[in-house]
Amino acid sequence: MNNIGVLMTCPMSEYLENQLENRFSLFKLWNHSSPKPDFLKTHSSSIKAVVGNTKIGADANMIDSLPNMEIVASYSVGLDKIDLGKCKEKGIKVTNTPDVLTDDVADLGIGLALAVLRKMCACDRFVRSGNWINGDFGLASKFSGKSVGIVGLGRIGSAIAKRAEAFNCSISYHSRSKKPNTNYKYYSNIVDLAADCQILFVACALTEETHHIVNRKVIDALGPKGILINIGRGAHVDEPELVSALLKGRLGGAGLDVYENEPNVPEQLFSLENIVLVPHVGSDTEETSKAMADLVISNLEAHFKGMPLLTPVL
Ligand SMILES: O=CC(=O)O
Repeated sequence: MNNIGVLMTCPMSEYLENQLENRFSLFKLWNHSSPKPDFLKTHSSSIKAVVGNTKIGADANMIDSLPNMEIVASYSVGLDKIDLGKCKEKGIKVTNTPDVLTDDVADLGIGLALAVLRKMCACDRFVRSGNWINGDFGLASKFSGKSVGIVGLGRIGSAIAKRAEAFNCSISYHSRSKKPNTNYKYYSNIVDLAADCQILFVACALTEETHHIVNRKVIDALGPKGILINIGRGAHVDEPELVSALLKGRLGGAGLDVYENEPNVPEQLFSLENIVLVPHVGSDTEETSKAMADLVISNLEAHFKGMPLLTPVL
């Protein structure tokens, strides 16, 4: 397969780069100083596959400039950076990396809820600053037993629910339709779900339908004691509304892994003690990163050997 051109859109995993280099003719988009369109034009005939991620996937322009592209193998579960309509129209296959990252993302979601409620980062700053000498930290809030609402009861949402159940939390959810195999309480309306839970987790896919699904109404329904945890995509939440609600105390707190304009995070959030911010690291563990890379490789190899894809999207 050494003569098959594979384009990696940006740095994502050194291991994946090495594995791709060993098997294919690898082009690294970020290593080319010529403007992107020129680079794509020059190499368009040899590139048959694109490996993208949550930062740069395959948009309409890229797809149009690579007429021999057969497959987009995304090093991510999210597909929002891939023009799926265009891929479908052109018969381009698409794969992603579901399942292997579910545990990590769900773990981080629960970790963020614990960190916000138990004020773990504020506690850490308190100890490091030497302030303990002057008196005790004060009280935090309990996680066990709280009511949890989940937006999107797919693989990751279900894994969050399973973990929260172990903390004796009551679970309810909102999704496009009621799931047949669960006893969790279903809300067809996200505002009602937010009004009836104490911690709202966002765990759905980003689509046109779910863009800004957490808007001012949802934030206000969650209220001054409510906690928002977002391990989905920044654009699920109307960020200016979130910032304003946190600054004015209309929302109790938030744990965020994702932002609307990554890597830019609204600086007004930096001084708030009731939030925990992490830099889109949901699946970023050694173990999962390798599993995701292996899945990307296996999908590419399956495609070029004419075998069934392991995790097909299209
Ligand atoms: O955000 C992470 C992913 O989509 O894999």
